[in-house]
Amino acid sequence: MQVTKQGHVAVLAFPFGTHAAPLLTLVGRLSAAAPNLKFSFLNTAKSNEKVFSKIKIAENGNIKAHNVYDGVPEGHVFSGHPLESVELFLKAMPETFKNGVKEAVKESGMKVTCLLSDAFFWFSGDMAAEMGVPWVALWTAAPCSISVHMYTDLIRSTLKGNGENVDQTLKFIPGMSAIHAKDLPDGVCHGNLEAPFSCMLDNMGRMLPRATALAMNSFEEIDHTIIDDLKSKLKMVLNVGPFNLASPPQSFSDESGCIPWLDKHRASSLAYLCFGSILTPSPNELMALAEALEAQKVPFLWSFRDSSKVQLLDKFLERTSTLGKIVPWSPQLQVLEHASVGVFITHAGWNSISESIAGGVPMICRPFFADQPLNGRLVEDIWKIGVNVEGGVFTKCGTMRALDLVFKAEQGKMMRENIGILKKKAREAVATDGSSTKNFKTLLEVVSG
Ligand SMILES: COc1cc(-c2[o+]c3cc(O)cc([O-])c3cc2O[C@@H]2O[C@H](CO)[C@H](O)[C@H](O)[C@H]2O)ccc1O
Ligand SMILES: O=c1ccn([C@@H]2O[C@H](COP(=O)(O)OP(=O)(O)O)[C@@H](O)[C@H]2O)c(=O)[nH]1
Repeated sequence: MQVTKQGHVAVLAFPFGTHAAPLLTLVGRLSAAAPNLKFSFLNTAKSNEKVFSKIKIAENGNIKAHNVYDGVPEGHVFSGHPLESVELFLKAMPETFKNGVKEAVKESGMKVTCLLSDAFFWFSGDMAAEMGVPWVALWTAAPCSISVHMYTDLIRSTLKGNGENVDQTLKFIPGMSAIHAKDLPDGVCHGNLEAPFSCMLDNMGRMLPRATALAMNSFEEIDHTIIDDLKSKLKMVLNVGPFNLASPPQSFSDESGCIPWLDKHRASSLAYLCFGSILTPSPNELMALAEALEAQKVPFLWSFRDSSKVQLLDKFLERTSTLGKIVPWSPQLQVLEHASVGVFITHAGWNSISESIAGGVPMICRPFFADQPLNGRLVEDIWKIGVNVEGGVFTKCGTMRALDLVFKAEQGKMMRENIGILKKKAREAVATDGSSTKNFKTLLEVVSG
């Protein structure tokens, strides 16, 4: 599937967490299918350095990284607040990207013919209209979570005054009868509704109907009710994932020897642990998690990103040196496809859930914030492919019970069957005549004009 049209696509990336990586993966797919298109990938220098080093894209030279201002004033002293860099970046938009687009046009000598942005960037609708080009938005999370932001006004008016009645369910929204108000991200009906991130999400829900297309890292068959409802509210909804299945298998680095270590273990015998690119559980939770693994004698591969905290586990690691392995980074896609992995202990970030489904691995979820609680509810109550830790935090007993449930109980067997069905549907979606493949062809036509 190739198109020959020429054009210049300006790509606007959200530089925190795992947003820019899936966007670059999608750009790589589009570039391979439309080699005459030029892509200007606008992102902060720090995030560009990270994603372009990790994601191998076809060297056709048509994808160029452009660094935009990160919003941090010269000489700024950080307070240590975890959201500070995010909010500085949000405050500097959209000027950062408007300037970036001007520079990309000047450098390439080509007018922009399409704007492709992270769906967070609600102002892209105005930018695209001013340039007279299509706006394609990419939502990097679950269909359910974008639907929540499309229905924010209805949720707020229906739960008015009851936003703190967190057990209220969203039965008034198609496909959300099992979702509780407490599962929603801060800023929808609880938390600081005026916070910069909350305002951005609210604006996003209002502006998305102006997008020519909403692309998603998901597949139609995962939630027909919600996806059909989104299609009734938006011009075009194109599920073109799971990205890790839709893109050609990539070579990967395994500097810590994860795969050879997994090769020494029996099928479905061990736990893989990882909490994404932003989060590390508290010291108390880390100890509780470690004690549960040791008590249950469950072999484990643990991707532990925060080197400043890993020494908390020193004594545990000495005692369990033959049981488990801790690494600073793992080839997660390949780990989750390995037969030895019987459960994924995760924070329920969307990319991780999508990859666990693609690998057919049941989950034990410990959501922290943002869309993670909602994703955890989908895993436990909608798709029944995993459980959330009791009480929402890791305790030794609660984690032991969750491990028993997945590895030994009838419920664990059911989870494996259910995730096997979803895995099959995901693979069918990216097959030659699958729904995601068809949607990608439509996306290619929109992007290439
Ligand atoms: C993807 O669906 C989401 C995501 C979020 C969200 O995402 C997010 C991603 C990052 O890489 C860094 C973040 O800080 C971040 C934050 C975030 O939500 C906001 O989190 C704040 C605390 O960090 C605060 O709770 C704020 O009220 C949240 O909106 C949110 C909603 C989604 O559907
Ligand atoms: O050791 C690691 C840790 C994370 N990841 C990747 O980092 C992403 C994490 O994304 P997710 O949405 O789960 O969490 P976030 O980083 O947004 O919190 C996923 O694609 C993982 O495959 C990885 O490849 N190796």
